[in-house]
Amino acid sequence: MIHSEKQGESPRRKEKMEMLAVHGQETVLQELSLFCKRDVNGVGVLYDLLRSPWLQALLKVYECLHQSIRKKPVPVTPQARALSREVVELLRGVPQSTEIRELRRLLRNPNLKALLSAHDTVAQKDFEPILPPLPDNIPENEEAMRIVCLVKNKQPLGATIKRHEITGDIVVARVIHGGLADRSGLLYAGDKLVEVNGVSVEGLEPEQVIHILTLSQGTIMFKLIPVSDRPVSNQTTLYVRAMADYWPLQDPAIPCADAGLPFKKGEILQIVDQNDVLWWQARQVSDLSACAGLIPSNHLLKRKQREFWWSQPFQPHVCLKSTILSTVEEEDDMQIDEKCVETDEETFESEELKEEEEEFSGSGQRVFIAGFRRSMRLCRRKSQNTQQPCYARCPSSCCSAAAAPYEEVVRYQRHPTDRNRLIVLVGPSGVGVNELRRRLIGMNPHHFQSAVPHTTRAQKSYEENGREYHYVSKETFENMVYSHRMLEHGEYKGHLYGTTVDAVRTVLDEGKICIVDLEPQGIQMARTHDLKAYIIFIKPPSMSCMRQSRKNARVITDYYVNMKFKEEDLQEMEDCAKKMEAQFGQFFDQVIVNDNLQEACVQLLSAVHQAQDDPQWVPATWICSDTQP
Ligand SMILES: Nc1ncnc2c1ncn2[C@@H]1O[C@H](COP(=O)(O)OP(=O)(O)OP(=O)(O)O)[C@@H](O)[C@H]1O
Repeated sequence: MIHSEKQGESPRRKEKMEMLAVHGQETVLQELSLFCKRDVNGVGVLYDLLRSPWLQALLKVYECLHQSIRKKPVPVTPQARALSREVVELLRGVPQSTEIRELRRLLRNPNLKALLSAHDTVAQKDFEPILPPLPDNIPENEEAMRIVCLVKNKQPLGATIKRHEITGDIVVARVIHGGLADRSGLLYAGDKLVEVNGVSVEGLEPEQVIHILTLSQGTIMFKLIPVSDRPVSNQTTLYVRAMADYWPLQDPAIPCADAGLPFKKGEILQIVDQNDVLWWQARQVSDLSACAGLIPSNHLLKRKQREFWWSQPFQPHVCLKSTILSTVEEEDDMQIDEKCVETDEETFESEELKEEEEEFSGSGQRVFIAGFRRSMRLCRRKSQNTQQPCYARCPSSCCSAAAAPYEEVVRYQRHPTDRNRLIVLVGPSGVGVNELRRRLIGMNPHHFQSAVPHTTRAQKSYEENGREYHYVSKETFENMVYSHRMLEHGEYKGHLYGTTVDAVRTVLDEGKICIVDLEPQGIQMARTHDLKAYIIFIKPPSMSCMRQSRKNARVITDYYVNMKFKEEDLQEMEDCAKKMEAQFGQFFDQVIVNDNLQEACVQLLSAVHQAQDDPQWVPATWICSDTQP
C-alpha cells in the first residue's frame, strides 16, 4: 500500500509547501517578465525555460503525485496503473529532453508495471476476515457466548488452556503478551471454551483440544463463555537482570514448557505481566518485538534456587591451586627462614618499584602506581585457596544471588559531571589482570589510577605512607573490616592487606578513573550507588591458544625467581575461569578474552570508555533510591 504522508510532517505544512511551490513559480515568472522588459542579460533565456511546455508538464506531474499522496493511506487510486498511464499521456508531446526520456522509460519498465499491477490487486482486495455464518439454532442464552475467529499464521496462538480445578471446564489459562490472541483483544484468561472449530470441548482433555488446534489451518473459530470478572491489568513494565539460568524445557513445574522463555544469568529481561503469583511473562530486552514467554516469578525462582542450593554438595570457590602455589605451601611447611623471605621480598619489591618508576617516567614526570605489590597479590591468591565456604566469607554475594533471582535494573547514562564509574577487573590468577591493568594505567597515568591498599606490615625505608600502601595498625585495619569499609582483604605471612572503599573514592573524587582488581567475592561490595562498579571479566583463551601466547609468560611466585607457566597451571586457570563465570557471571558487564595481549588491551580501553560514556543497565537501587545498599 502507498502511504500518504511521511511520519512527522503535518498535512497543513505540506499543503502550504505545495502552494508555495506553485505560487513561487508564478511569482518568479512575473518577476522575470519585468526583468525581461528591462532587458537584463540572460533573463530572456530563463524566462523561456520556465515557460517551456515540458517544464509545465513536469510541474503537473509533481502536482499529480502530491495530490495522490495527500489522499488517505488507503489505496491512493483504485488503479495505480491508470495513474501511470495518465502521466505517460501528460508527457506526450513534451520535447524529448534526457530527463523526460528517462521518465518515460521508467514508466514503461515492466518491473514498475508489475509493481503497479500488484498494488492494484492488493488495493482492491478486502482483507477483513470473512466470518462463518451464525449457526441456525442459537440457544436462548446465546448473548453469554462469544464467537472468536483467529486467522492462524506461522506464529503460535499465544494462549494456554487448562482444566478448571473446580468446575472441570476447559478455560483459557493465560494469554501471552504480544501473541496473536493478545493482539486480537478477543481472548482473556478465564474464558470458558465451549467449541473449537465447531467441535464441542465438553469431556475433552486439554491435550485433545490442543490437538484439534494443531490440526487446524487458517481460521480457527472459538465459541466461548467470557469470563465474568476479567482481571484489570495495571501493570508497569519492569526490567530485571537474571541472576540465574532458566531452561523451561527442563522444568517439570512450568504449566506450558513451549510458552516458556529460556534465559541465562546476566541477561536483561523486560517483565510485562506479573498477574500470576507464580508465572510471569517476560521477553529478552535484546528482542522486544518477540512475543513474551513464561518465566518463574521472583518468589517461585527463589524457592527453586533454595531447593537447588540445598540439594547440591557445597562447591567452594576454588581457583588456582597451581604447582606454584603448592610450592608456596611447601615452602611454608618447610619453615623457610622468615628473615630470608623478607629479604627476598624486599629485593623483589625494590626491583618492581624501580621497574614501575622507569616505565612511567617517559613523560618527564615520574608517576608511581600503587597496588601491584607482590605481597598484596600473593595474599589475594592465598585467600583464593583457603577453601573456606564462600558463604562464610561473603554472605552478601553468593547467598544474595540465591535470595534475589532477579535484580531490578534501569538504564543509566552517566552525566559528564558525575563521578567516573569504578572499573573492576576480575579473573583467575595468572590470566593477565595485572598486566592489563598496568598497561592501561601506563597509557595515561594521570587519567587512570589504582587505589592505594592498606597493610598492617611495617613501612620500609624506601616507601612512603600513602604511596605503596597506607600503613595502619592491626586494630585500625580490623575496625575497617568490621565497619564494612574494605572492598576485600586478606592475610599474608601474618600481615593484613586490603583495599578500602575510601581509597577508591579518593581516586574517583580527583576526577580519575579508578581501576582495581578484585576477587569475585568482592564484587558485591563494589556494586553500590556510590562506586557504580563496572565489572570486566578477564577470561583465558582456549588451552591451545594459551600454550602459544603464554610461552614466555612468567608468574609471580613466592620465590625470587620468575617461573614459567606449566600445563597444569593453564588447566587450572581454565577451570577457575569456568567456576567464576558459573558463580558470578551475572555480575559481569563485559567479558574480555585475553589471548593477544595488545588486542585485549585495546578492548579493555574501549570497555572502560563505554562504561563511562554509554548507557548501561544498572541496579535500580543505584538510581532510584538514596537509601541504596
Ligand atoms: N595475553 C597475554 N599473552 C602473553 N602473556 C601474557 C598475557 N597476559 C598476561 N601475560 C603474562 O602472564 C603473566 C601473568 O600475568 P599477570 O601477572 O597479569 O597475572 P594476574 O592475572 O594478575 O595474576 P595474579 O593476580 O595471580 O598475579 C605475566 O608474565 C604476564 O606478562
